[in-house]
Amino acid sequence: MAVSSLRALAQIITDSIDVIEGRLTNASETFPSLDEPFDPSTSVESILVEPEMSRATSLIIAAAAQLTAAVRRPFQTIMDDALSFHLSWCVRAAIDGSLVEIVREAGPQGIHVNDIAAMNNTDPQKIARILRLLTNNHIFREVSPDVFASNRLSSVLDTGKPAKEVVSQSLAERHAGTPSIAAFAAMMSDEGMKCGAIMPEHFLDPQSSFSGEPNGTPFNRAYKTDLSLFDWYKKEENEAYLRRFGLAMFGSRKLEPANSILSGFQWQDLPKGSTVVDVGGGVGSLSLIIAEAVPNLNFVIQDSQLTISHAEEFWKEKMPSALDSGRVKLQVHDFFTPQPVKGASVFLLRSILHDWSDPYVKKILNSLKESATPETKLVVVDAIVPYSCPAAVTEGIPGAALDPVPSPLLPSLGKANSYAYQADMSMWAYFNGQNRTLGHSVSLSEECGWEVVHVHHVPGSFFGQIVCVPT
Ligand SMILES: C[S@@+](CC[C@H](N)C(=O)[O-])C[C@H]1O[C@@H](n2cnc3c(N)ncnc32)[C@H](O)[C@@H]1O
Repeated sequence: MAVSSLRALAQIITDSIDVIEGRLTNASETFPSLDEPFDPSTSVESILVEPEMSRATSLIIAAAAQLTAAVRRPFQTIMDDALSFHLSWCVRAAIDGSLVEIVREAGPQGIHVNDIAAMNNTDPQKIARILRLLTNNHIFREVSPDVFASNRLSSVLDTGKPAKEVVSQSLAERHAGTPSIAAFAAMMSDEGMKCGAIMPEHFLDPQSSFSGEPNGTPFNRAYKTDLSLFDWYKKEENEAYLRRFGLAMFGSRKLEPANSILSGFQWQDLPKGSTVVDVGGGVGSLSLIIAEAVPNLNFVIQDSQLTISHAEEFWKEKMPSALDSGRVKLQVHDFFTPQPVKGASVFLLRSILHDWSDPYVKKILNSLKESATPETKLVVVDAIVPYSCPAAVTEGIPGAALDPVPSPLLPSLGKANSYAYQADMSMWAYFNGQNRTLGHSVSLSEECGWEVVHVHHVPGSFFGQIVCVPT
């Protein structure tokens, strides 16, 4: 890479900062400081997630990471990557050790590690080492030797509860009634990291390498169990992990704008009285967003017995009239069995296919095809894993191509899209599932009688929408 390429990356960063500065100046806002807590309710934060701002931010992240990879000694970069698991466990130590709350309560002047240790009964030297590694990654600040204060990144892990309260709470209790982003991070750096540590063995062993079974996963190997992750969670002794998982899934929603399901597929263009079947819909929180925005659509929310009983409570609280009028129906249904709703306008599958390997996905898609009419649409909402190179498959499908990126950035936007690849690995680790590339989704759909006719990439969201029609 010539120096001109380094300059091109630097220019991308400068140009993108100009875009951000121009918008904030117009709005009489200033860019939030890394030293201050994150407050999602401020107007500047809502400006920073606008599509143009999201794009500028992504370009800065991608260019800065590529510049770093280009200029750093390769051995240092590789060792940094190989040792990055220490960052993962330190994040969880900060959460489970209540460091986040103890440090936050001390205010901007910070707190000495001896005083932290007196509150959470851990070794002060080790606290300092954990916090210093995090500080070096811009999580917390060391304001004077061994004295630490909160910042923008550490505040995102904050339960907001008094430190004295969380110190004595279990790994799940501490997240109840909170935004639960910390629950999500803790779960990923606990179950997730333990599975990740053993994935090379799972991959290299021919006995497990080819498995697509939900009980032949890295999780099974790491936890020495034949139970699937969800059956393991159901064991009495794992109740706290199950509760934390539920909270983590709630927290994970913060990764995308709240109403992103309304950007992309045009729900309001469906004929009046159309039925949307939310397959594996959980309690129906996604359908609720659509139901509120488009009053003339009907919904059937399908899931397991237990989840449907929770869905009943959910809808009674959020939109009781929809249950009373029959506009929303709740249905116990196993999506590996024939689909009972015939002639639906839309089958909606959000965060479903990524839980399963290809043979299982085919069962789900085949059963939906059997119940579809020529007018039925299938809307699959999942992270679409970007290729790291130009790909012909994206050229023939409206909306499929990602926005072109300036040279010499990776078309996948590198670090700015890292979550898509990490989520894919998480699906492998837990379920033998996967987040798929568009080409993979297109061929799987075709094998099951569905043609991909449109793709929506929603700005600021890690999820894409793949719209299919029956062939
Ligand atoms: C990751 S959640 C997604 C929930 C919902 N679609 C959403 O995006 O909020 C996966 C859902 O699939 C449901 N599920 C798993 N296996 C199922 C099956 N065989 N039949 C129906 N639902 C199932 C789970 O109960 C869970 O609600």
